[in-house]
Amino acid sequence: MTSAKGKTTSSELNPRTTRYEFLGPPGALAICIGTPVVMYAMYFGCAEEYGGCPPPQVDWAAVASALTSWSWWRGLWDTQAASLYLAYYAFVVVSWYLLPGKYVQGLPMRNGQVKTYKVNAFATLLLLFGISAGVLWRHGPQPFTIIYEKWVGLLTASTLMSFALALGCYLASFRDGALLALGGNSGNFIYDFFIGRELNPSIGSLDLKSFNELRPGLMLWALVDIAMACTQAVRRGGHVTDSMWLVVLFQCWYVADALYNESAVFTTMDITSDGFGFMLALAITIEPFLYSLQARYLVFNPTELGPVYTAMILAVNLLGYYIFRAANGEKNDFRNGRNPKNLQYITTESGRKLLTSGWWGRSRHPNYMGDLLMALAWSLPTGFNTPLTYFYVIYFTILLVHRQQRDDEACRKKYGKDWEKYKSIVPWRIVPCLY
Ligand SMILES: NC(=O)C1=CN([C@@H]2O[C@H](COP(=O)(O)OP(=O)(O)OC[C@H]3O[C@@H](n4cnc5c(N)ncnc54)[C@H](OP(=O)(O)O)[C@@H]3O)[C@@H](O)[C@H]2O)C=CC1
Ligand SMILES: CC(C)=CCC[C@@H](C)[C@H]1CC=C2C3=C(CC[C@@]21C)[C@@]1(C)CC[C@H](O)C(C)(C)[C@@H]1CC3
Repeated sequence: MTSAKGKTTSSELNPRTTRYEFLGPPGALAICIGTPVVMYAMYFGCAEEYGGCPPPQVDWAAVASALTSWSWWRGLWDTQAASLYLAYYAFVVVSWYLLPGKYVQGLPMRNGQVKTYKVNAFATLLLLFGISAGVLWRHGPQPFTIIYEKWVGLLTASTLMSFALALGCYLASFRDGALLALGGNSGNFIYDFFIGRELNPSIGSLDLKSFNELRPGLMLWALVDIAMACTQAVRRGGHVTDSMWLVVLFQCWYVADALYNESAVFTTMDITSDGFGFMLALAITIEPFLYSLQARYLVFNPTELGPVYTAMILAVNLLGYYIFRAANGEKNDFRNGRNPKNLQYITTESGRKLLTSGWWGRSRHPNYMGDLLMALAWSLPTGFNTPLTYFYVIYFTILLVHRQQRDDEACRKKYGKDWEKYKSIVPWRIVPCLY
């Protein structure tokens, strides 16, 4: 319940009424610790310096010895890598500030205010690509190999940045006037730190949540992919395998599409309802250092696919992208008052409409289906020598199924019995006839 002045009432933020997600504080703690552990494990368990992907045999005594020695933990830190990472992050912030861009408004918040966002992420990506092309033209692929060589140091720097962002925003959320996220102030530090206590933490006009969800992580993902291709080229006399070309082009395309459609993010649940906590702050680390696993694997496992397999994998990615873009575009158009295909819909008591034909008549998240097909297309070029390069597909399936369940609950609260009516018309959650 919100008072007439749009202020959040104490009953609305009553910690005792917070409905836990992610299994509450124990789940939040497990993810806070587990995600960085998985990120490092996906490196040490899939790296040529450590025996391959995965190593044919693991000396567990040596692993135990390393984990109990301070020098090993100290070795995760690399000052040069951290400096490189901070310089990159500063580039993304300065580009946001200096590059021109249009200003778009987000959805009204529960206090009645509307945030304005500067949209120039795609311009920043083009600048990054331009700088990379210039370096490649002048110095060749060699300079980019530092990202492959300094992987652990860069991962550590990014993980610490995620932690610093989340802790800084958590502490700042106790100031007067901070608009809190309804689900992120249970009173339990671990849970609120993970989920995010403040809805839209900002520094001046820089919205930290949308900035960090979209920019430093996705752009570094593209840069890491390019660096992996360059590292493979340096090792193979300038030749890049068709499998590497596929992975790098697919993923750079995905990043470019996301940043080109930056405005569409401002209506996602992350922006409209989730607080900015460690979960979303991890985006700046998960996107570049987990999503680029296939490209890193292909550096030391250069796989030649040949034209037939290349065409088949290309077809899978194109189909996935078509579904992803068509479904997201259909809903974004509809939410912006356009219905060029005269799609059918139901009008809910709240006045908002829900599509019941087209892609959103086939399932409740057809866009997820497209995204998952693309995730598969990114793994197929690595062949079938190891399940580790399919980790993203598995992780992403779990993430999207959980996200679908969270979104279903949010829509049930938003639309009540109209959502039940919609679910009777559209029974499939993601993949028609499957789930
Ligand atoms: N690569 C990655 O790591 C990730 C990628 N993604 C991708 O992000 C994209 C966005 O996903 P997500 O943010 O989960 O949200 P969705 O794009 O799935 O949209 C869900 C929202 O759309 C609205 N909606 C639901 N059904 C209908 C309907 N029938 N007609 C009109 N509006 C409807 C509801 O909001 P309302 O009614 O309030 O408008 C609902 O909350 C997806 O393509 C997903 O694949 C997401 C997470 C991670
Ligand atoms: C449990 C845990 C550690 C969760 C972290 C999840 C995040 C990595 C993702 C949550 C929602 C995301 C989105 C994208 C990337 C991953 C995260 C941050 C996204 C920016 C990818 C590109 C898409 O086109 C998108 C813009 C629609 C998408 C928005 C959601």
